[in-house]
Amino acid sequence: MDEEVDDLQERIEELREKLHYHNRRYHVYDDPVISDAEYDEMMQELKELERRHPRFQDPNSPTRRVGGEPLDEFEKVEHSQRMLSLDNAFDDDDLYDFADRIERRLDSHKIKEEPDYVIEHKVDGLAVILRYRDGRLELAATRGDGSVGENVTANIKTIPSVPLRLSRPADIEIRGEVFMPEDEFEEMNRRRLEEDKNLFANPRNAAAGSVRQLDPSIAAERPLDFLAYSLLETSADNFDRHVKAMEFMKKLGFKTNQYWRKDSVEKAAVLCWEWTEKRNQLNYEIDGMVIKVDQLALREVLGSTSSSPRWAIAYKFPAQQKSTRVKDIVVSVGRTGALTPNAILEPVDIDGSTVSRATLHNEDEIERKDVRIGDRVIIQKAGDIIPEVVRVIKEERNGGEAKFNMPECCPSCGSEVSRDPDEAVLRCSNAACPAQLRESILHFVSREAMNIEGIGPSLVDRMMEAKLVEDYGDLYYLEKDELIRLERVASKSADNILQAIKESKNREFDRLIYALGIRHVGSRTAALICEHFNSLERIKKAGVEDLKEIDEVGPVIARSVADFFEREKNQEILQKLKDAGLPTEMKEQSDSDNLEDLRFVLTGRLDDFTRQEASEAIEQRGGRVTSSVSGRTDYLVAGENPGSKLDEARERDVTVLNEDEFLNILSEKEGD
Ligand SMILES: NC(=O)c1ccc[n+]([C@@H]2O[C@H](COP(=O)([O-])OP(=O)(O)OC[C@H]3O[C@@H](n4cnc5c(N)ncnc54)[C@H](O)[C@@H]3O)[C@@H](O)[C@H]2O)c1
Ligand SMILES: [Zn+2]
Repeated sequence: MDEEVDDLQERIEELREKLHYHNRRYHVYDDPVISDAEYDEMMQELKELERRHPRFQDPNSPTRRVGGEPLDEFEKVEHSQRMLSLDNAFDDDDLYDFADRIERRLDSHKIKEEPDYVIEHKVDGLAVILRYRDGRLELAATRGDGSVGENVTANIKTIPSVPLRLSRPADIEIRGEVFMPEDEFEEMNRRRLEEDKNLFANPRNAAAGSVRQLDPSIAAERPLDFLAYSLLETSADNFDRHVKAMEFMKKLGFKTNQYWRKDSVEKAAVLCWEWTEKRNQLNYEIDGMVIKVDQLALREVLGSTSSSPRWAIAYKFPAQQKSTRVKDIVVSVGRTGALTPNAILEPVDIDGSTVSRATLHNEDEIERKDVRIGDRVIIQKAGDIIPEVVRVIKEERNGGEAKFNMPECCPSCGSEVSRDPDEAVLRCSNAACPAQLRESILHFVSREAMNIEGIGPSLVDRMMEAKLVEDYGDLYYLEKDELIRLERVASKSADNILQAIKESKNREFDRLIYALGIRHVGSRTAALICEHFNSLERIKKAGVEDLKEIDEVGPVIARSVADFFEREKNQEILQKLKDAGLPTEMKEQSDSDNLEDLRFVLTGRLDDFTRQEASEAIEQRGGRVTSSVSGRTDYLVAGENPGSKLDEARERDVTVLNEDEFLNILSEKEGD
């Protein structure tokens, strides 16, 4: 029995951790690594487990949260009303349940009026909020974690379909979706391929990545479009229905989606079916349909949960599947030496793009699904990340299919491969393996790491072939005349590449540690390690035991970090980086660091400070401001009209400070 409880808790924790990680990849870095369908499946499982076992509920569970934390690089914007996510439906029954819940709730409020439903396309892009004063665009922000978003005004202003001035001097806030039309997306990726820049996985990531750029000239170059989908109630307008508000927005000068229907929930289900088939005909990606109650008064009565309104739901389209034949199975070698088998497919068109390769993950997966060369298989591309083989159509086998065995040597360097007993993965053991070096360079220059634009897979291949670089440390010693000797590198692009490399020297220390590509060390772990040890010297000296002192660093990560720094080859590379002037320690903190290591969350309005000022005051004293309350929060500073964070803080026994107490703590601690 106890064992069962342990298993259950372990599964819940595992799901939370995974969802948390994928949320960050998706919402914070616009760089997801799994498909939306896989994400949604894990989320459904977690919801179901939490529903059945309420004792495991946790206000910080991904099931109760919205989006991801705003990036520090942007000015933070507090939303006037929380920007929520949408609950999901995956079939007709889910839609009927949704309508039933609404009717029961209205009944319990003794409301006789029947809800009308509006059915809209769920355009797959990035939600933004626009604020107008006197008819002029004053502010544009992303959703962030629902309470606090990022100020992206300069970028949004570059989008032609966002009106800078409205047809009348209104004070309003509207929400809508920034997206990239499909044809423009493909054209842009074609150009990027020629310029040897990283390709965007799909229009959604491209749109989100373009809006969340510090340099507005980049957003200006990207073919972005905007559709408004909701008008926040303001005192000035007296609309009683969503469809009227949509018409009004159109009159003000916004582009709204021309497709929408007002109908019953039964008809909504039919429309969801129809659009599942017809979605490919559109020039923008939709990942589902949104069904909303039309009457605003009813919405008011229905209210919302901590993460989504009760009056709307998103119907998610099923993952797109096709069948094709496996022509071959080839093995690629990753940054950490992992051997990944890939199916080479007879090309098929899925959702408008050609798929000719799908991942088979690892040896065990091939075994489990029993995939053989020559097999007819179902492949799936969902949310468009890496297509994968779902299953083999065994009925179509003719006996000519060939079993595949993983190689005994590395396909890149011929070294021996080994398999860790508790891992499904085979690895090449050679630290100088060219395939690994190539992948580690690509990781080093990637957006989340050192973000060096202009260095993509084909340039890395050419540089390695010409022996200009052997590892990422060599990037900082490239000369212009070497670069222009490479095929397809003109003088101008050589300048750009060198400039991008030079700029990367200013990245934060923890990004460098992440960029090193140490196995198991993601960006979060890298930040924790840097926070704990402060400098490269100290990290290098740290042993497994020292590393394990860090919260969240277990024996496996600790071992991996220690191993990395012990290796002589890595020490040479680190020396190159150091000599080139890359950061080797955390930035200096200010002298008065009396709030050192204390974590604060702010909520409500303060009299004497703006949000920004309060955050600065805390940070100047060495404290940290995070946007949501967690088990590690030390203080919640609550001003006037505090939000749900106050309840969360009380639930978690976090000390709550009012403004006076906050002022005290700032000055008191200064005196010590
Ligand atoms: N692949 C991954 O790793 C990964 C990770 C996290 C989230 N996700 C995806 O993101 C989803 C969660 O994201 P979310 O919180 O943005 O929820 P959501 O995508 O399910 O729905 C909310 C969003 O829909 C958009 N929208 C588009 N058209 C709309 C319309 N007509 N009316 C109202 N809203 C409209 C808005 O941007 C709104 O923010 C998941 O279900 C998953 O599909 C994927
Ligand atoms: Zn190798």
